[in-house]
Amino acid sequence: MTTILRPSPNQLARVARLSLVATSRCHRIPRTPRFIQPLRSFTQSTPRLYSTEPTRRPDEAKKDGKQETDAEQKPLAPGWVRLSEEELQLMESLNKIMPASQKETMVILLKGLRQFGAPQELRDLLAKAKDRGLSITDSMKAVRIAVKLAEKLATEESNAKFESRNMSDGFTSNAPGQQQQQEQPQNEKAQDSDKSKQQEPQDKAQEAKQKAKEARDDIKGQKQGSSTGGQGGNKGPGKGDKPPSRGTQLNDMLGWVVVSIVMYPLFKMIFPGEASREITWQELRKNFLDRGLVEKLVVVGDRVRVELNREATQAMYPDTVAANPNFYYYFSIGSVDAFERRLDEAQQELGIPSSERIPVSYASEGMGTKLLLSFGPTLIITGLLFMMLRRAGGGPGGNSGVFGMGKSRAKMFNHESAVKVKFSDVAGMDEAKVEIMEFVSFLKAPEKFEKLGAKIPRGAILSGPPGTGKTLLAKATAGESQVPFFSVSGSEFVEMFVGVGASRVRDLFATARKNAPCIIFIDEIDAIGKARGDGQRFGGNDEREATLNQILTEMDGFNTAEQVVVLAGTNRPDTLDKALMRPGRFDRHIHIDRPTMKGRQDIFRVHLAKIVTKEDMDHLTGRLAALTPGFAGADIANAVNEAALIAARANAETVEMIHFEQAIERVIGGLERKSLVLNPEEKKTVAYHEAGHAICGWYFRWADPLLKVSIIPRGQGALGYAQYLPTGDAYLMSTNQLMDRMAMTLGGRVSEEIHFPTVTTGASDDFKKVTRMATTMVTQWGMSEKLGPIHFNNDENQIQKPFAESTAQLIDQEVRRIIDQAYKQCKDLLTEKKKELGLVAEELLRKEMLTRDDLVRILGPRPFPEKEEFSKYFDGTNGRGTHAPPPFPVENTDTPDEHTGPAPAITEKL
Ligand SMILES: Nc1ncnc2c1ncn2[C@@H]1O[C@H](COP(=O)(O)OP(=O)(O)OP(=O)(O)O)[C@@H](O)[C@H]1O
Repeated sequence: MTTILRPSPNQLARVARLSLVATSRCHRIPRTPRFIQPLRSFTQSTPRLYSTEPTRRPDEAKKDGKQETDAEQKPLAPGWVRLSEEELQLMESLNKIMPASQKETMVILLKGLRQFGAPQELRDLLAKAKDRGLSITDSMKAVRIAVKLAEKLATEESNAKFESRNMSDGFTSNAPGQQQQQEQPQNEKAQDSDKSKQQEPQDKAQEAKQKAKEARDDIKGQKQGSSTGGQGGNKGPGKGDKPPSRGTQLNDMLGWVVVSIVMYPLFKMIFPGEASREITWQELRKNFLDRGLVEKLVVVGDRVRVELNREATQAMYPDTVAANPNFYYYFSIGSVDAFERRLDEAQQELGIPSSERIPVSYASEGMGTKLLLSFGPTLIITGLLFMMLRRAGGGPGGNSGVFGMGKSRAKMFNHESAVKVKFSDVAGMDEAKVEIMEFVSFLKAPEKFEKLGAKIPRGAILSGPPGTGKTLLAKATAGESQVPFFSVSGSEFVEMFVGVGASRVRDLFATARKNAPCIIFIDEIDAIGKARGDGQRFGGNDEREATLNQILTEMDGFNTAEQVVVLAGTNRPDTLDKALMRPGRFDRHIHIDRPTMKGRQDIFRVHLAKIVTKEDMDHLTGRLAALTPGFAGADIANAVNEAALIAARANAETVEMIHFEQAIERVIGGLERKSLVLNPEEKKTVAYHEAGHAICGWYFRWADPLLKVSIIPRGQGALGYAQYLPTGDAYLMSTNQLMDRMAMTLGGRVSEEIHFPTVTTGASDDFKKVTRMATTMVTQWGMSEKLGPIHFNNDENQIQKPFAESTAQLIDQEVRRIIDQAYKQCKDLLTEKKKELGLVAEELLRKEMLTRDDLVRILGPRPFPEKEEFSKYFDGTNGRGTHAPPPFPVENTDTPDEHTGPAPAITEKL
């Protein structure tokens, strides 16, 4: 390393130049010293706008330089010395090897040295450079000295300018913060000048000092200065330009300067660039050896470095880079013996006496290189890792840097800004609201509870299917109680690094305590709150458990006086660890189910309030709610928004019923697939299949009344479908209803059998539904006399069945018996109603879609009394039944959910 830095005076010049360049990148215009103006010629990225004066041509600068060289010597600053003539000449000799563009800089520097002297360190360095060359520490010292010099020159010039202006215009006010005055138009300057003339002399002196101090500060700032800021021309940054904070600039730039200084020599070692060039032995002989320019040869491994006599080389080859002290040639050798032999022969040929032979030394590869080669990969990997950690830690809350990893990513909503949700925005969950209202009263008036000795609940788990409004309810709680709200998702605690989750939990709770009273909402808490020990069979998740333990600990750590309420949302409360649910932690368990008919009506009302519609609100909400059984709040919000979009697409003035119906249809069934064209045979099969379902729905007493049947392909793979309106929100289903539903589901296949010589694959999905329904009837609902009232878990992945082989056979028999019974029921009906079925199918082929009114027209009124709700919204009078009502959620089409009871809506697809 030292060897590489050896060329001392030039090295000094180089580092000095670097420092001056850095100094010239001045953000604050007026302080840019005139001395360093010419540097801009080689600092491309420094725009002219930083200069206070027009850029000066080199000849002008030279002239000035000459004048200023002759200027008087200024008194020395403490710690500074006057350089001797010999030392100054040594510095001047640097100028010879400088590129032309930088010679001006040296002239300025030398002038400064003559005028103001130099720090003692420079003298020591020069002495060292003469004797031994410079080490890397010395090069850093040189940088420091150059910066000091530049600072001194700039300050002196600034003071000199300031004094000269005082002498010419009287004293000009130049208070801190008004530096841009120098760029202001002349008239503004004059005004300022007038104003300042009225000031007291002692103020002037004070300000002069201030000005000088500012100049110094600025120069210091320039050391780390950034070249950001202004745009074009010779003007400074605009008033609106807000320079980056000085502290940040300082830290960033200081870091970069240090890194650059340290890394530069290392970089040079690995990538020598133009610092060396390979030549052949012949070239060496012809150009250097024969001309007596070689001073020494250094064998390093299988290469030989040629050290030339610099002065002689420059004299002989004035334009060559070989004279550059950092530059050397090298050539490769096969073996050291062969090289020595060859050199010997060459010297003999040249007649060089043995006493004057070229010295050959042997050096091992530099320690630095070796170290770098061995540690290089590690350094690179560490660097990359560091960068990754920085990025990973950079959360929205500004938690950047490696230490930001453990910071919580919770988003904080302030009641004044973000949480505007109120309980009135949350509809259809009155019981849940009452439960959670207690937290609001606690946060608002804790003393009411405390004075009676009541312990305040720590938190509540809000569970329920997706989109039922758990987050909304938590937000509303925060909005009502007017406290800060921290929202975080359980998955945000999970990182690949061990301990990060727990640390984030700690941080979240610590922040919450600082902001108490407040609410923490952890969404999807099952991501971390799963029962411990689950999954241990296939390797547990210690990190998740550690995070959960930390949550438990934090919740225990609350004392009742700390008004921090923790709410958590989950879709899977059954998987949660029991410890989370025990009293003292999440004391309350609030289940939010999909809304009932009334609930949906209320939710529609909330969302329709934002929509422009002229429909009668009561009728609209009632009809839409009836059309959307099984919809969660989020589905309703989506359907309303979709309706508005459809209306806008149709350039409608207001959103009408048809738009809402189309929207609901689209939300459930997917897009119409107009591009899917069936051939006539296929179309006929689909029509008869769907007509089979429709006839069953019409004539089975316990089946759901049909709303619409269509053979327009829609969504994924459905070639046609029949829709039925459920008889309200049914939570119980009788055997009759189930049997009729199964028979109706089989209606498609039975119709195909009756009308065509062969059947198609289209009924596969129907069979799946029927089988599932029959199996559940037998194994879970106790609807088989032979098996009796028994419940078996219907887990298909279970390797070992929870019943004996003989029971399995019995189950099979019973399932088959039930399906056969449904099949017979269906076949009997369709054979009896073959004519009606044909009429409906042919009408369907013609119109592609039939509504309930069409069926009434073809078949006459349904022979069973309709439900009140149905006739209220869909009897064709008030309900404007000409529009086809939409299909219902597929997930509710067959087997009712085990927990919530049977779901009523049906969509049959071919
Ligand atoms: N009861 C409701 N009243 C009004 N709007 C609702 C209701 N429930 C849901 N929504 C609408 O649905 C959106 C999504 O609801 P939210 O995010 O609260 O559901 P969630 O239960 O937290 O869902 P997930 O379990 O998927 O996190 C809400 O922003 C709101 O527009």
